[in-house]
Amino acid sequence: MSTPVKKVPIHLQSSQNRLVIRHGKIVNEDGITEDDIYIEDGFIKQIGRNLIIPGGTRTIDARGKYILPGGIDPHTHFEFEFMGSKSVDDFYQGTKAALAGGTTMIIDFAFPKPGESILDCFYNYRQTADDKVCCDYSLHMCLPHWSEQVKREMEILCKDHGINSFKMFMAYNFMLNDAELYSAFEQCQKLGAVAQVHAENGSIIAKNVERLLAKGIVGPEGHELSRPEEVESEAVNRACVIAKQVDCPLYVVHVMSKQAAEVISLARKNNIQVYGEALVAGLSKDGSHCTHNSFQYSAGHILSPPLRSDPSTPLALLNFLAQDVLQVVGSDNCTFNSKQKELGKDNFSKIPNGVNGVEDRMSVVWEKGVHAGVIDPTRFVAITSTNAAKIFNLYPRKGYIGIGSDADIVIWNPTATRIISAKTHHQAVDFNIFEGLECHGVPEYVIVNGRVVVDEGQLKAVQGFGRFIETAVFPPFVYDPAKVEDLKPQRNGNVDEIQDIREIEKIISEDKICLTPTLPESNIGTPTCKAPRPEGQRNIQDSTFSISEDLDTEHKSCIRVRNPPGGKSSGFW
Ligand SMILES: NC(=O)NCCC(=O)O
Ligand SMILES: [Zn+2]
Repeated sequence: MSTPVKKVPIHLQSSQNRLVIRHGKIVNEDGITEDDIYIEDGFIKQIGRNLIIPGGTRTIDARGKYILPGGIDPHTHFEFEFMGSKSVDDFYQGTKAALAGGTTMIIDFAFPKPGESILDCFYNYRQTADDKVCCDYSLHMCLPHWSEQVKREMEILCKDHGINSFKMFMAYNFMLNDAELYSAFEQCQKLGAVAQVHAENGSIIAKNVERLLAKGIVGPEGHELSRPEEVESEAVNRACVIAKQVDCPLYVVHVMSKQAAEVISLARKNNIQVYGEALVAGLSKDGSHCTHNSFQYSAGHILSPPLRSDPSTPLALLNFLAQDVLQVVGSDNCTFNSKQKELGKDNFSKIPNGVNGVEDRMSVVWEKGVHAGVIDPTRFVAITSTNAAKIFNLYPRKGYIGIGSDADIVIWNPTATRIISAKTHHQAVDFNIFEGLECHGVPEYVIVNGRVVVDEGQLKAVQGFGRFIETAVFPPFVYDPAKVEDLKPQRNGNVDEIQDIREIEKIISEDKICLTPTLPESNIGTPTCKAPRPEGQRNIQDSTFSISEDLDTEHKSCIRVRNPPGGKSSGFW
């Protein structure tokens, strides 16, 4: 049952939501500046030197540290029912772990259960996730089959529910054939959505599995043997060819091999609009786990496409990221405990596919990329945050430190170190593929929507504090790249009118949400119609504050106000 929000005395109402970060180096994808940042009520209100700061504001001294846009992980599978198991990191524990590592937003994949419509799947994911998430989140919708109903409901999801990306599979027993992919891409293009593919040739994999098992190869080493590089690169090429026919922007999830990245490189040179996502696992690990004599260890590393046995792959993928052949690093966090992995003890094809990464993505990319000298901090920001924000139309609200952006910020200490271990991580899973890796670079403070949730290294995440963020169709970065420069917020100055704009946003979003009929309790729920916001303010810096015990009025969808008052500096609201 919900309890009323405590009223906060008037003299405390604003200072508790104020924060100033001084003396740090602000890193954006387009450069590094030395300025102070003033945050109020969840967003960045001033950037510059000699700012006028109200009394009672908390100060964080970031001398010697980098100030980064919070990480955006565009690829997670929390509490995902897959291959006879359910991934153990749920939306609470998964997003809490994300924050611990400096990721302040995730995009999960809504995956319909057998017989479930994609619309019901969306409602069910919202109902599951909304009260659990500690950070903001959005959803991609998976299309495990194709039909006229799917096509119709894609439109509803885009128009009414803030979905702008759809994932199709070219492998697994729910893969689409080429004609279905063609139709799905065509519909994405018409709606202004981004088509995503899991690119592996599922028919070849099925035949290879049969052949290997018949030869008595049943252990985890059979996994990569059944899915060699060419099986991945062939599918990437086919997806690019299909996307080109209907002029649909394509995002290839988890590019795991040099061959696949080379196909993307060539396609981009030929003006095919394709974006590539690497995984943190693929940047750090090769396939040498396959020869390990412990089943638990080998199976713990199984994901698809597989980690490659070619030991030069991780560095090659990093170089592809440095050269903008690949644009994004995700985690594909899909965690199964050792006991669950045992489902495939006698048959590698039954080992639930998936590894961890949501917590360690930022540290591992920093270690392998920046600390190793392959990329600089600005490219780090681009591939861990900004590019995902641009592709999925969250920029510049997310992925940038500018006036008016959400105060999702990481204060990164590049000289501190930590050693990754399953014993100390915040995830539910009992295994960590990066076990023992020493990382230079630690998130000392993590700020999400203006609230300090990692405070001098101490995690104070709050269940339910995150919001579902609607993603609008036709992301300019993808559909109209020339416009992206116009979206860039000011990096310096002060915006007062944003407060008013937030009020407008709030009113519109409450109106809109309440237009959604609430079904009787016995029905599968729509996202709950929210009651009006009560008076009084939350103390968002108070670690005992918990929205899950609160009125559920704090969730609101983001509605973009296309032409708000206040001029260009706040033009993205
Ligand atoms: N990648 C993986 O092995 N597991 C998660 C599901 C998927 O993305 O294919
Ligand atoms: Zn995945």
